Amino acid sequence: MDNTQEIAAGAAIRLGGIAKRYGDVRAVSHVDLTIAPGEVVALLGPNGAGKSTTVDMILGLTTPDEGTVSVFGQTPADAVRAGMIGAMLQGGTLLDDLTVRETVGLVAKLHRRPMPVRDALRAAGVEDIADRRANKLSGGQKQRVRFAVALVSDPDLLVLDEPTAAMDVGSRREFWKSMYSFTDTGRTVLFATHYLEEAEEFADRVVLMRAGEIVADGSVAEVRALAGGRTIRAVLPAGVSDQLVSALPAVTSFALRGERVALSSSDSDTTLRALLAAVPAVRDIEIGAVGLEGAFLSLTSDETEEAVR
Ligand SMILES: Nc1ncnc2c1ncn2[C@@H]1O[C@H](COP(=O)(O)OP(=O)(O)OP(=O)(O)O)[C@@H](O)[C@H]1O
Repeated sequence: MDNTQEIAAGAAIRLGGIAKRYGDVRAVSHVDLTIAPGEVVALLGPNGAGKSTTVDMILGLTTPDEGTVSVFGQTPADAVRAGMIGAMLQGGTLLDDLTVRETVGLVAKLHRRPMPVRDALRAAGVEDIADRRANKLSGGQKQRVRFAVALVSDPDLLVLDEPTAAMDVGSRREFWKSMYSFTDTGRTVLFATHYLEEAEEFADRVVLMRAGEIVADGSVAEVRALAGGRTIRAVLPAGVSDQLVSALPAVTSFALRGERVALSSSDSDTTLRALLAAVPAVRDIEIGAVGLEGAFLSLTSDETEEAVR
């Protein structure tokens, strides 16, 4: 076994230079990613960044044009067959005429070593609606049933594409509570999300995609730091132009609305000195740490493409 194969065998997920095109669209471009067993990883990115395409390749639903995908050292198809992967996809269909218990039971029968159906129902928080038919469920309840379906094979890896998309705040909290008990047992989770606070609160590691590529990869704190670490907010006198703000040193992104400016800076001392020199009448200055949202906007905007490479 050479070194690359050894890493692939030890990893939960290993993507080696994967690329996927749809006609003229480069959905994913040469993505390398290794996820260790036990990691909880958030895949973040704006619409069209390539998250779902990446997830589909990990699940073997799409094959990459280039590169390799392995899951616990196996092909996605073999890993799925062995019940190692549980997946929850956007809008996966449920059979209307089956009850929740029947649905989860049916999926359990497809697997060699399923967990007891009752345990999957409990873990996903759908025990109380186990006898209801799928066509009588709300959007958030359906999502939780999909979660039970993903869990019932007792997988080592859960792959979730925007799992809480249809849930209200309360259901989302319940969902993550169930997830905590799953990851407590050392299992691996990869979830795609638009909710930055979910990544911030829940993931050990954040992988940020933009236009088919990974633009940042690290802990929440590291990704924040990559974006420059500080925001400056201030009130400017009337007439200060976008050009003046964008020309300030170390600015990675900014928004100027009326007299209010909010900008991210990779060196807030330098930016602030230049701002005071250029606009002495600036007032109400506040400096803060960039949240994950600031990092997200800064790292996924067109202007900063070069800054993060
Ligand atoms: N089956 C397909 N046929 C053609 N183009 C596709 C197909 N699937 C995805 N794409 C394109 O590939 C790019 C990446 O899409 P993808 O769905 O992977 O992004 P995403 O990050 O999951 O976006 P979202 O957050 O909106 O779900 C987009 O430009 C999309 O339009």
